[in-house]
Amino acid sequence: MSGEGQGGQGRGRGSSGGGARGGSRGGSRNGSGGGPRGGSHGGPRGGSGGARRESGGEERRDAQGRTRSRGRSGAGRRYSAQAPAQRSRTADPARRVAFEVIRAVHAEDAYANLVLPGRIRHARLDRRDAGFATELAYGTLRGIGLYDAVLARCVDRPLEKIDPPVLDALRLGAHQLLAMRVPAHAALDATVALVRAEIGAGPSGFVNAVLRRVAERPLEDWLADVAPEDGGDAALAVRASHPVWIVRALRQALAAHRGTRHVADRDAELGALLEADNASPVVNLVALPVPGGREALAAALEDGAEPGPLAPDSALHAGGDAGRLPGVREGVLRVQDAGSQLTARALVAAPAAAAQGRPERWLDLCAGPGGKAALLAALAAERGATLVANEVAEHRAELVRQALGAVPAAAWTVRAGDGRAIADAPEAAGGFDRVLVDAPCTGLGALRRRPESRWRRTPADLAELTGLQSELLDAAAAVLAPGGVLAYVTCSPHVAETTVQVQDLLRRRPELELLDAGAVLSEVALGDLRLDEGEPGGDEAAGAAAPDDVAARTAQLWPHRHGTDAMFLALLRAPSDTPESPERTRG
Ligand SMILES: C[S@@+](CC[C@H](N)C(=O)[O-])C[C@H]1O[C@@H](n2cnc3c(N)ncnc32)[C@H](O)[C@@H]1O
Repeated sequence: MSGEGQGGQGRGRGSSGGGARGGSRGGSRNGSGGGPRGGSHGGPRGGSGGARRESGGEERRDAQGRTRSRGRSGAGRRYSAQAPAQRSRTADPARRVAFEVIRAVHAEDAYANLVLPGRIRHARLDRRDAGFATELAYGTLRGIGLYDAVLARCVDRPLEKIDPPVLDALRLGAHQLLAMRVPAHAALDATVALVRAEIGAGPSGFVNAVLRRVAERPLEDWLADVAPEDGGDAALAVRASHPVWIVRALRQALAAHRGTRHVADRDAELGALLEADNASPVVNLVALPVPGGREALAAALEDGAEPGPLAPDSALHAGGDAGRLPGVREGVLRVQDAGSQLTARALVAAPAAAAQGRPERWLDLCAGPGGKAALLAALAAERGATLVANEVAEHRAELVRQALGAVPAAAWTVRAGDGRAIADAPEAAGGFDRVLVDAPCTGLGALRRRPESRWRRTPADLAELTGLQSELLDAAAAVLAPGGVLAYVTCSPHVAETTVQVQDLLRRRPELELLDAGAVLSEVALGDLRLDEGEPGGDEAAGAAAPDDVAARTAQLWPHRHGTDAMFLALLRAPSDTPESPERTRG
């Protein structure tokens, strides 16, 4: 980013009437207008007053941006007495990285999770600052709905009229003030310094004044103002910083899916889900069942990772960049959500008709970038089966090839092609015994992982995606060998992409048998998934559900219940050629 070029722009706008509402601007000049926040206001979240910068000392913080409290508990916060012009002109590297990522997301349509690692490397951030930059960038992007509602109360013009880099700096400041335990003076000083260094001196006074207004009230006060408890879904959407259409879709999904549809307190359940979307996910690792996989997992566990509670041969890694682990570099240990691991394993464990006298043939129809394909290929190699991994985009097919690099090459083939035409592919001759359709979807189940995606998705995406999903399902069903099993997986719990898709498929292909996906998932999981919690009668009722009760025979994982992405799984079996001898085997 060119500080100079943007500085000119920022100066012009900043000096031309960027007023903070409520006349606190004058006060902000000498640092006394906002006044110290009393201890009774507590911290922005969690009420930790008292952390303050020791004079002349460095601000000390952990990876979450929390500053060590060295003052008396409950003591008030102090603002810097310096006017903005006298404060630091140097942006601190972690905040600069976070700002660059947010700008790239908004100005270049970039994905935060793809941009961030490169920026961290480029800025040579150490592990603690990398964690701080990640929390700043992700937290700000997730929280934009709430922060914009607060900022709109503090600015005397519509937010759209604010220069976009200045607005992003305000959001970054608001996140530190309202959701992180960064002391107010540090958040203000550092954000103003960032603006001076990255945008220009002009808007720094405006940013200082607006952030002082934000800092005047604790989060709870702002929430009561911009998102009152009795404000319905619209207020809940602001409170939890989600678009309202997504709040409604998630409410509907919780009410539709097995395990959550009978919960007594639906509001609490939805609140827990929205909260989980705003939390950073723990990194899950899986050891591929290939030479060196288990050893790499053992080394990661020795290095501080925790055994994964849900998926076999998995671990939870909280030690920073997992890419640095030797096993991950070698490709035998992979970063993969536990829900993804379980759905891939469920396809392999599903009761299919035995392939007669030949090795099983498996297909991953939408394989890019290759997470599930890598696990499937390794499991195929272990079982003497083979996997065809198909992906429509050539560059993503290349990623699949890389992902499969650690698996014996005899076990897999990667092809680039439209999955809707898979029946015409030479590889499809004879059909497949196990087919995965991990469909392109809205990704509403992985919002915590892609912090900007909730603001990019629109209801219009649904129509396009659901059309594609049903075509891919038809194509997959058409290449199932007799007795073969199709796993339909989405990382979205939206009913239009999940249960409605399955209902429609069964209507089009009534010969398919809907297997009990929850039972198979529970069989491959290590812990109790509690998929029937809240169902009247629990397991018994679910087992006796009418065959057309799609919700009872499909499975939905949830971030707030399972700590996984909200993965949906349906398992459908093609009729066997010889119905009079329905011998089934476990894969
Ligand atoms: C949800 S992602 C799959 C994730 C993958 N299974 C994994 O675990 O890494 C969906 C993939 O489907 C691909 N896709 C989209 N349209 C497709 C089509 N018509 N045929 C095949 N693949 C398609 C997308 O490019 C994307 O890579």
